[in-house]
Amino acid sequence: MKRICPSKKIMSKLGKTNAEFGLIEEGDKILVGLSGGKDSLTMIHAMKEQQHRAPFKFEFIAVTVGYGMGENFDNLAKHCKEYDIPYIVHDTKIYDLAEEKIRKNSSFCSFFSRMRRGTLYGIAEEQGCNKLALGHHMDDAAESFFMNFIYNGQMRSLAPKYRAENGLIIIRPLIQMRERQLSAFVLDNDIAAIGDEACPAMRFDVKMPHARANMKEMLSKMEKEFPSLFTSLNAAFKNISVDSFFDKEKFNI
Ligand SMILES: Nc1ncnc2c1ncn2[C@@H]1O[C@H](COP(=O)(O)OP(=O)(O)OP(=O)(O)O)[C@@H](O)[C@H]1O
Repeated sequence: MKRICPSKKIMSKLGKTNAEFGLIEEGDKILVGLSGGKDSLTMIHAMKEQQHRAPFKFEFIAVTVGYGMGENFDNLAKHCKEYDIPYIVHDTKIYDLAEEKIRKNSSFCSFFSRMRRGTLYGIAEEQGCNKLALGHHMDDAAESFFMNFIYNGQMRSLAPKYRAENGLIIIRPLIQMRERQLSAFVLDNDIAAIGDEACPAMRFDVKMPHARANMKEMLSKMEKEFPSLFTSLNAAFKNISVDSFFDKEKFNI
């Protein structure tokens, strides 16, 4: 059976994040969201390698949620077969539903993301999985943090692990990795990752959201000026002084 081992850096970040936040544990059955992009592709290979190395046993199944717009996931299925990774495709009618919703002027990306999330929760239950792994990384966490901060007046990011309302545990094994490490993995191993062309927004005449792109650009400028920006952000996300903010509740002392 073919096997690709991600870099030492990726495997060591995965192991550390796992130990720090208790992401993957003995006996887990994990549903892994595989969009076919570079992040989730790296995630399945890193998890496969971890399965070989870790002293604890766990299972995982990769799943791609189709939007019902005639996508073809044969290449992904072939890839998973080659590397002995259990894989399912779950098609939906999200695209048709979106056509109605978009006329009502709802936010395009958040609609797809919400529907996809609900679908993934359902599949996890169907497959008897206790966890769902998503391929978000440190750049996603930083962009989300600044997006919430600047556009929504909120201090929030992407947690490495949390329990959804239905009890399912969501984990983000790549959350402390940089996006460029994941891009390098697919490039170095000649893996054909799906890019933005898979984004359903491309099929609709909707303006692409600029908020995330703006944050990406801002962070890239900041990182040029402060090269340790992401290391500091990672540390800051673990070192929060809740008491130093303007929480009215705190004044009821
Ligand atoms: N169609 C899908 N089917 C299953 N899981 C998905 C799908 N789209 C996204 N996900 C999961 O949600 C995570 C975050 O999604 P997001 O859209 O931010 O990532 P992406 O840029 O599409 O792809 P990737 O993270 O694989 O590069 C993905 O890493 C993946 O784990």
